Amino acid sequence: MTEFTEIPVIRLGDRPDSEIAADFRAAYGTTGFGYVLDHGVDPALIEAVFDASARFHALPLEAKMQVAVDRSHRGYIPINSSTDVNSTLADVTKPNQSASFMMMREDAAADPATYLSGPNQWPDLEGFRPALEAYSAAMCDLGRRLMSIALQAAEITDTSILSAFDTPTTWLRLLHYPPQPATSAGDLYGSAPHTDFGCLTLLVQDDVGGLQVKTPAGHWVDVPKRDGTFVVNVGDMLNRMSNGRLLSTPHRVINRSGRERYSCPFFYDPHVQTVIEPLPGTGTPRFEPQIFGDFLRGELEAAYEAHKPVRK
Ligand SMILES: O=C(O)CCC(=O)C(=O)O
Ligand SMILES: [Fe+2]
Repeated sequence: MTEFTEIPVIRLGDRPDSEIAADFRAAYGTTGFGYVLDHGVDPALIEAVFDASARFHALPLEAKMQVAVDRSHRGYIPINSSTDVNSTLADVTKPNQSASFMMMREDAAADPATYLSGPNQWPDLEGFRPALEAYSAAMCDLGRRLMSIALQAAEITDTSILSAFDTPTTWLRLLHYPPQPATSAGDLYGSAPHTDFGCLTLLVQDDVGGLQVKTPAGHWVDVPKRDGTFVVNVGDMLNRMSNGRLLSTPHRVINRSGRERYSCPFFYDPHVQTVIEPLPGTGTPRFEPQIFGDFLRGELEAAYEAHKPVRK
């Protein structure tokens, strides 16, 4: 694998997809991360989501606990309630030092046959729901465009997998990281080293910093805020679909800035019933087929208190 020292920039604008796909291949075949510029998303939508996040996290704990995360993974995830125990990247024993609000796809009702389906839980906060819904809709449009570019970048010839995103699995996570003491233990993380489990992550962050990406040689490269960009990275499912051509790179967050940090990742993934496997055009398959929902269940049950299997 090729060593890297910085995160590449990919400009969208109105360039032809074939040109963007070439840049995408160069970036995601080596770093797995990129700054996406000229993406066309209204900055007012991004500002509104940060404002909504700050107002939510400032609520009293009781108000946040009224929308505590449910079994369909929607709502408030308090600090010290998730641990990346499945991580093969670090010996993780301590829970992540962050709290978050999770919005997923809005379904009218939970369908017992569809893992993680259901309506969102909304706090009683003026303007919160419309801000998140407008942002999520814009991220779905951008996610779809980037998925199509990613398939081209991986030289996938049959693009019928895009229909798995007609009813996508989406996760908008409003994260709040309190400052960690400068002297905190080396294995205490805002977010422990991990790879993202889906297809594409589109992240906006404030200017506090703390996100780092691991290079093949084991160095950690800072990913600071760059105005007007999304940090976009490839997750495990797109890594498998591309038969390893696009990389799902380990990353972590340590907030030793002394300030509170806010970030808003949006995860753009296929429907849970999608079979994930190396797609035509990518050579001899290096991965076994797997149903996305089965994979997710394993990850969520291992990491989150709210998902531990109920004992009967
Ligand atoms: O907060 C960040 O900058 C990154 C968060 C992250 O990696 C995640 O939620 O998967
Ligand atoms: Fe991540």
